[in-house]
Amino acid sequence: MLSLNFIRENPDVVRTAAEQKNAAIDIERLLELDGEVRELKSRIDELRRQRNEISASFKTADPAERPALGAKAKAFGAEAAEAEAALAEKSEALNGLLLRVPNIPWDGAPVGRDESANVVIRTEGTPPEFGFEPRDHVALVEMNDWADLGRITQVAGSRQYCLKGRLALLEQALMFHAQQRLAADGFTLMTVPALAKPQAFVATGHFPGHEEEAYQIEKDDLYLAGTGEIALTSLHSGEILEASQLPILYAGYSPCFRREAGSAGRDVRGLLRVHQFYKLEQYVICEDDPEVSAEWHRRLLANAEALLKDLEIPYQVVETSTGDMGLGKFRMNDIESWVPSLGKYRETHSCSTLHDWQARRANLRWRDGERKVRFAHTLNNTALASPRILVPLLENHQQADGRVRLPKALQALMGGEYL
Ligand SMILES: Nc1ncnc2c1ncn2[C@@H]1O[C@H](COS(=O)(=O)NC(=O)[C@@H](N)CO)[C@@H](O)[C@H]1O
Repeated sequence: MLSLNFIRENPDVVRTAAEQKNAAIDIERLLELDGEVRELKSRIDELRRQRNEISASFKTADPAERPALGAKAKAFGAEAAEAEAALAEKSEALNGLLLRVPNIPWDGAPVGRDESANVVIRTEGTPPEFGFEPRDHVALVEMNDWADLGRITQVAGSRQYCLKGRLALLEQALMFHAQQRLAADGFTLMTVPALAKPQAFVATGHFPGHEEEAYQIEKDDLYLAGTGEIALTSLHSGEILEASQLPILYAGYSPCFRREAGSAGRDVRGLLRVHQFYKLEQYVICEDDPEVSAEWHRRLLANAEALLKDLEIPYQVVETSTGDMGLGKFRMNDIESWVPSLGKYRETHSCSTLHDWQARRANLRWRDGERKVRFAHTLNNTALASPRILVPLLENHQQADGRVRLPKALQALMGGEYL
């Protein structure tokens, strides 16, 4: 959400951002509602003032005039009540539009409709040259009995899986390794719930607009979150944080649930795109200084790249386009890991700077050195998301005989050189 002041003073900037983000938004209607709301508020104040003036004069008035004064006070009161009803309706309509106003993308973002406009800015590691016909991760998993990708679907439906044996252990080792690294970097480890109230999805920007992607628990007015970002964004909602508490650094571990409603037919084989997965989420709440946010963006990206280097997975960093980054982002960099069986890089991490766009929706504020209360900035990036990360991990490190060599960083934890 952007401030009304910013929208009033920069309607063309907002209009351009909306076009660049394929976000149809009627700025004229929004500004018209804004005007009507302000007018109604001043009318209500005036009516209240006049009614209070009459009530005040009542005690000293000539008894004969009291009935007329009483009638006038009543009339002002009735008009104020009518204006208040209109104000509630207009304010709700205005807020509905404000929630759909995109953040302004940074000027280095490639302008384009979707991911085809994304630009690779850095490539690390070299895709392996196998001296044999490499297998895809499904074949590797099946030949080593490292997962159940079939039987389980009769229990849980499509896009479900069970990890088994050493691969189940590897997922835990990966998450433990990543948590150790983030804890050492000053992040507070958190396990966070996937169950969340609708308001928490509004705070991050998932709602309105992406309701279809979330599983809904209607009986309890709850939804299942697709990312730990949802719990972490609203954890401090309504508080006024002290400068001494910032930056808040969370490494949130949670199950993530996604309906993948829009992905029919894509990645249906294996572990790339499933309904339930596990993610360690890097999350930052910092002061509302673009320079500070830029530094944390760099740090979050560096942490994810360091983990990929630990896993010895070749990857590339992508500058996402205005059309691909999503409504609330100022800047987003995806990291894509090399998947040999696909012969291409696939997204495994997504690093975002949102400035105060989420903080305004989440009512996330802090008190600066001059005691001024301001909205904070938020950022998030994937540290690791499993089982998707297992796909490049297994495929890049596979041997001719179907064994998988473990990255050095995991050999001690896993008790050996091979999975
Ligand atoms: N359906 C899915 N199945 C498996 N992994 C997924 C799925 N959806 C997303 N992921 C993983 O989760 C990562 C982060 O998802 S994201 O939507 O891109 N971004 C976020 O959720 C942010 N909060 C940063 O983590 C993706 O890069 C991918 O590695």
